[in-house]
Amino acid sequence: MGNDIIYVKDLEKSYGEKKVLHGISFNIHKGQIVGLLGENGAGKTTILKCIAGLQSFDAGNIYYRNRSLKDDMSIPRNFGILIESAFLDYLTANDNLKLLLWADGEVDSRIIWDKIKESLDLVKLLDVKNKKVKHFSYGMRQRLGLAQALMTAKTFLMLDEPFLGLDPIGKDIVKNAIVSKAKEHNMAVLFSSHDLEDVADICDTVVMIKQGRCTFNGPMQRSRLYTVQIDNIPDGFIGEASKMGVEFLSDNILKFQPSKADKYSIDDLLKLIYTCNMHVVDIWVEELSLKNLFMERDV
Ligand SMILES: Nc1ncnc2c1ncn2[C@@H]1O[C@H](COP(=O)(O)OP(=O)(O)OP(=O)(O)O)[C@@H](O)[C@H]1O
Repeated sequence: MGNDIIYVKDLEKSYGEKKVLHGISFNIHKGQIVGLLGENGAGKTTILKCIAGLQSFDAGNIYYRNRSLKDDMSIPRNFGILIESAFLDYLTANDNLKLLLWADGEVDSRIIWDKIKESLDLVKLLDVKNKKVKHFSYGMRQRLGLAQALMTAKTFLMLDEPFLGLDPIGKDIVKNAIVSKAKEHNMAVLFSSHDLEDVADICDTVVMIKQGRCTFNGPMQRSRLYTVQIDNIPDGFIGEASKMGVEFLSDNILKFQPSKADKYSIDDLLKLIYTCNMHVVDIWVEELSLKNLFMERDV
């Protein structure tokens, strides 16, 4: 808990009779980008709404810098939040953001302009700051929603499906803005998505949710699968190789996936093969897609 900005602990939530969160736990520290990944209906928005204080929860707790949200419901005012953003269509982008800062208690026009400029610049909307929002495209509205969240975020930024409906250029703009805020301003970031590749692109850690349960919580990494053909298998090899997580496909073909083998690498396996006086006849390397990696993890 020490460096955590957000710590979600054993969160449970039901809507009526229907339980949708079954003990969700994860944490986010300064400068870390966490991607909350899951299919439609997995429970992502519910988690974000609980953290934002927009939804009550039944059990567990949420801490912001070791302070319980239950003890101080004003805590989410420190967060930059993008969940179903709303704008006043007949006002310009600039005026919408200005209103938000006024509502937040900011009165210094210099500070107001600096904040608006910085966030509109990050989402590449500075040129259209004086355009009325009713003339914005869907993608521009999404980016304006992100600008709102960026502007009010003090230490924590939380975004629900920030890439939804964006074209590749729009996605890149949003991704760059998120990474810049996290890495240059040391901000903790949590965003939800059902798209693995979008999550993989920018996050340090993935929390995967399936039917309200966490099925994976760990660093974002890609993985390789090695298939090794050897000439013979002497006594003693099978036991040692099995300890390393090697699977035997036939008498002389082995399968090894380092990401599943905890502390062993392909070098360790090759060393074992050579110390047992065996020879590698052939070796095939397959880059596992992220989809393979996550879909094999089940509840
Ligand atoms: N206000 C509500 N009342 C009743 N059930 C709800 C409510 N909000 C969400 N649910 C249900 O809770 C479950 C989780 O929904 P949630 O919106 O959190 O999932 P999600 O992962 O964000 O999905 P999506 O990607 O479709 O937005 C779903 O079965 C949904 O139908």
